[in-house]
Amino acid sequence: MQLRHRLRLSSPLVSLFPSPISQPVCLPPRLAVGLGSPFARCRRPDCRIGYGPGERRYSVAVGSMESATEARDPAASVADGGSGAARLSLEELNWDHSFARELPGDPRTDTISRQVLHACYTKVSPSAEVENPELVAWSERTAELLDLDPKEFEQPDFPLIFSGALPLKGGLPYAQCYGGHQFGVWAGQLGDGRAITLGELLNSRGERWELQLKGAGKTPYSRFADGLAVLRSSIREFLCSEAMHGLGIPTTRALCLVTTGKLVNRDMFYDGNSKDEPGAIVCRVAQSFLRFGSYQIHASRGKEDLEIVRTLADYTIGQHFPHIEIMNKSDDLSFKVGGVGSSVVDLTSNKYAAWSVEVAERTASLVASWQGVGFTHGVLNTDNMSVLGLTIDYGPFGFLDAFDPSYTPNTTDLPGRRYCFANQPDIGLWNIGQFTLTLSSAKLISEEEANYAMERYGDKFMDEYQSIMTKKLGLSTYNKQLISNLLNNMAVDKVDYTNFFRLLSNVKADATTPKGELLIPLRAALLDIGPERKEAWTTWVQTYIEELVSSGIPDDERKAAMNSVNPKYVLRNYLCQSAIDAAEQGDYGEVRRLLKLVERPFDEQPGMEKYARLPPAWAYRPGVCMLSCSS
Ligand SMILES: Nc1ncnc2c1ncn2[C@@H]1O[C@H](COP(=O)(O)OP(=O)(O)OP(=O)(O)O)[C@@H](O)[C@H]1O
Repeated sequence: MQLRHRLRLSSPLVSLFPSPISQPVCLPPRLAVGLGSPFARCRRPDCRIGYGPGERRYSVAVGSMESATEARDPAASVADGGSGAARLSLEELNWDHSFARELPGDPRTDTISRQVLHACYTKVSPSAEVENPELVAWSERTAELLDLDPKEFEQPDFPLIFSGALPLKGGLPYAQCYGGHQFGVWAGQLGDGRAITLGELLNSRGERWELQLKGAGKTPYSRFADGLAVLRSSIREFLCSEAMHGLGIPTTRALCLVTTGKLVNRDMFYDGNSKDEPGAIVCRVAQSFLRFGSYQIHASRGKEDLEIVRTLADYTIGQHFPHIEIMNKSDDLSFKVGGVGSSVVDLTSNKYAAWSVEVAERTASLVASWQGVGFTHGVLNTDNMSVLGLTIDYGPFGFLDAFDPSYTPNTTDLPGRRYCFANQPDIGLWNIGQFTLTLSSAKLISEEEANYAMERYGDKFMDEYQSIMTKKLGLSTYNKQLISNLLNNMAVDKVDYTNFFRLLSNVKADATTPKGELLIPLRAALLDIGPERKEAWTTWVQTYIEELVSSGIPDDERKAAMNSVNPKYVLRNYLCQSAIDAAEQGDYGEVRRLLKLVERPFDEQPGMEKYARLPPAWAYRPGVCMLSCSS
């Protein structure tokens, strides 16, 4: 498959620093502005995307899109703790297996690795070997999404059920078929090679949630691998799912983590030094685990399966984007949206076009929120792009410690740094390009509509990114130069991303502050800067204070607002590693403590300050801050 509509440019952060990306990624020019100059239009002569003055921009169909936003993360609508939700036992859960009911399934149910054609899933049951499984950690917040009584975690059978050794009553296990582009190259069929969905349920608020075991044994999609997961990677996935939710970022969730009691062989650095590690299984929860690759695989199989792309798109819109169906049926012309240049894309005439725009926008918002907290996913292949705009697949991810736009936590990504922090906005668009190409090859959207969705990605990303960075600085208007200069300074001096922004709220809007005292509030983050760099920082703080003064926001009000967007605690890789080291010795206390910590990342949490410290020297050993995909 080839991306037909290629645009061109470099991303916001990349434009500030030498670009590490090896393949040119064609993007709407607007993305180039992240921190840089305003732009006119894509430089490719035949590209019609532009954002210059006077050009029509997408005027959001407010009613529909607003409801879309609300619908995107129902988890956020559930008051954590004490929402009055129902409390059901495992036996009482309200199952409704729409995916298996409405979509074509594989007639075979064996787990022999094979190409599964003309089907979206294969019915298979968990089969990982299990011996005295133990419950390592659990999330009461996630249980609440399901209406599951937290007392159920204490049930003696709970680890057996969530390691797959006992069936979950009412469940309907299956593995999903999907494909994907890996590192920019079409990889063909991938599919749930070690994830097995237990079923879908409806909670008392009418929300649909899918439960899935990751590491539960082989499926037809396992290819040459074992279908298993190790404790190390499962702790990372469990904790980061909940940490991202704590940060307010859309994500798949985690219900629980159990050991299998069996060892799993892994070569962590692909260097021939394999070792046995404890096996484990995470129970993940999401409204859906559909990925861009879920549609790509069927489009890639030619005529016969193109109809499945449509069936799957209909299913997705019906179950997960119902507001689009409503919008489509509406006569209200305010739902119409303007396109670019002379063309107008009418999203009411084609529900698939409206859907592709929403997927593009959700993806753009998601990537912007990652940039805001310094999260680097590490493997942004199209099989790891959720169609709901959720963060999915916590493999070799990393939060920035020292600010470095070219940071990639994934050793496999090192030569090209395709998935480094600064490239994420570009890669998000590249992936949207593949997604829209899939829909256009199935004749669900036109090329013009595909281009339009990509354009919307660019606009939405910039709007969200500018808004996030403005809030991080506690300002009311976006100041491109101020942010650009700050990130440049941070990159030069390798300043800790999280701690710097947290400290920034201590700067006072006082233009009379003596020059020699300007850096005092930021001292803890700027300890390592040399005397020759003081001037650059002092100049930046002076300009920042001028902006604060002109914003007119009182210091205490601004500090509170900034502390609600700049986390005190993020799940740094070395913190994960400490929890992993202890857990591998049978002590699960640190995993549980970290869960509590990352559930409230914006709170000071007295007594927990050590978790905000910079990585110690040992964190730079291989396998802690830099990881491979081996898990
Ligand atoms: N140990 C394994 N056994 C079988 N299949 C695997 C294994 N590890 C990865 N895969 C499969 O390889 C593909 C790419 O792997 P990737 O690391 O992106 O996924 P993952 O972490 O297993 O799953 P997910 O994307 O569901 O979180 C997927 O199809 C995945 O199911």
